[in-house]
Amino acid sequence: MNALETSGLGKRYRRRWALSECTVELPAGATAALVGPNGAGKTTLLNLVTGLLAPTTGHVRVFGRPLDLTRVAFVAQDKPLYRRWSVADTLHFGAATNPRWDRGRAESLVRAHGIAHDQRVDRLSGGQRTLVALALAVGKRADLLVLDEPLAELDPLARVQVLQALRELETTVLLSSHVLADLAGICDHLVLLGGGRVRLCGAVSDLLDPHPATTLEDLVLHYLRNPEAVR
Ligand SMILES: Nc1ncnc2c1ncn2[C@@H]1O[C@H](COP(=O)(O)OP(=O)(O)OP(=O)(O)O)[C@@H](O)[C@H]1O
Repeated sequence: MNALETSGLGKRYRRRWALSECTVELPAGATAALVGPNGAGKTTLLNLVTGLLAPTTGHVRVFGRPLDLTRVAFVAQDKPLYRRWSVADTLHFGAATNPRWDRGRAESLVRAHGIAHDQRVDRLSGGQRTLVALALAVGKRADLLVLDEPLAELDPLARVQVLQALRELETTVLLSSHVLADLAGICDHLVLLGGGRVRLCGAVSDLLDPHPATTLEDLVLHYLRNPEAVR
């Protein structure tokens, strides 16, 4: 069973395609890295698969059905949270709006990083806001977790801890990042975008098999240096 399938997915802004002919399959249980140069279409794809954007062409299916947001959790790049709420209010909101809420998991992520429950969201640092947004997402116990550059503002230890927490989730994860070293330790699938199109998609082991590169990092760097090489 595929957790996520897109077929012919595309988004056009005026006359310019941000993403086109995007066909991706992600098996249930996969942890997939979404990578590509700046402007490649990663955020556009994540916004399309989570329903934040309406596609110009194509379809999204989650676990074989049209998008059902109860099965998907999304941490968007700008980590939207109610800024005047406290951390406790935010977690309470998560509990009240998600029937499968995992309070222990959400609170332990916040606690592990020393974030006070009575702290207002607009007084948190960027990295702390990211951690609260991640706590909301993992607390939802969604079947598909979609994360847009979740590690960008985290300190080195927080990065390791968040990656470890993701590894323990046993859910399907699609995660965009520019930090290949972080992705290499956790991702078994790769979606590589370039110029608004899918350049590579599949299990890392299958993609590496016919390729001179031996690691996910090498494979991605090879593409970034030679974008014509993996059409
Ligand atoms: N609202 C918009 N209106 C017009 N063009 C847009 C809009 N949003 C994105 N684009 C364009 O779509 C393309 C893909 O953008 P997107 O944000 O998906 O890239 P990205 O791969 O996430 O980039 P980055 O790694 O820099 O975050 C870019 O050329 C961008 O300029």
